[in-house]
Amino acid sequence: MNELSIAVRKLDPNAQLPVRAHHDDAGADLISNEDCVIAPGGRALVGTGIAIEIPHGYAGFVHPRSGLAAREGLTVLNAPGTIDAGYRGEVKVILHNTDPDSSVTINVGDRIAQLVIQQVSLPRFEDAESLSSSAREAGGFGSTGRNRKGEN
Ligand SMILES: O=c1ccn([C@H]2C[C@H](O)[C@@H](COP(=O)(O)OP(=O)(O)OP(=O)(O)O)O2)c(=O)[nH]1
Ligand SMILES: [Mg+2]
Repeated sequence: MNELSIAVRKLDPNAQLPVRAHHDDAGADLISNEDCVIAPGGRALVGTGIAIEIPHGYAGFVHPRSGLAAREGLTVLNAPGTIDAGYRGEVKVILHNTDPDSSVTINVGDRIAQLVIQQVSLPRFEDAESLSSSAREAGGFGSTGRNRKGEN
């Protein structure tokens, strides 16, 4: 089941390892190692107090938590934040308070975001004169319309 293990180094003795609420959850909650207040519309770079060693061929993605988003308008500004395999610095979360009226208070120990570890391809990028044809070709940005029939 959980063959993959990831070394986590506490940069602060009070820091906490990511917490998976259920054994089969994709996301492991990241715990704030800082107190802060995020003003309406504001953002904050919040430390987790941990550094991690993600294996080659994997990456970590910092996603928002839906409860905080629904209840408080709190999201991850750069969602999903990317944690590269070679990164050994502190994992930080860029929180964004989208609420126009209320501040959000973060306390040490709060679960502020969730970390998803995924396998990633590490392709080389090759200069090419042409690309193969496809059904979509260059259509994008709403080219298929707004309703299910592809009209409008
Ligand atoms: O939400 C995030 C996003 C990134 N990082 C760390 C890990 C990641 O490996 C590193 C660089 O992230 P990214 O490549 O997104 O930032 P950049 O602005 O391109 O910085 P760099 O020039 O260092 O790559 O910062 C975090 O701790 N949290
Ligand atoms: Mg980068």
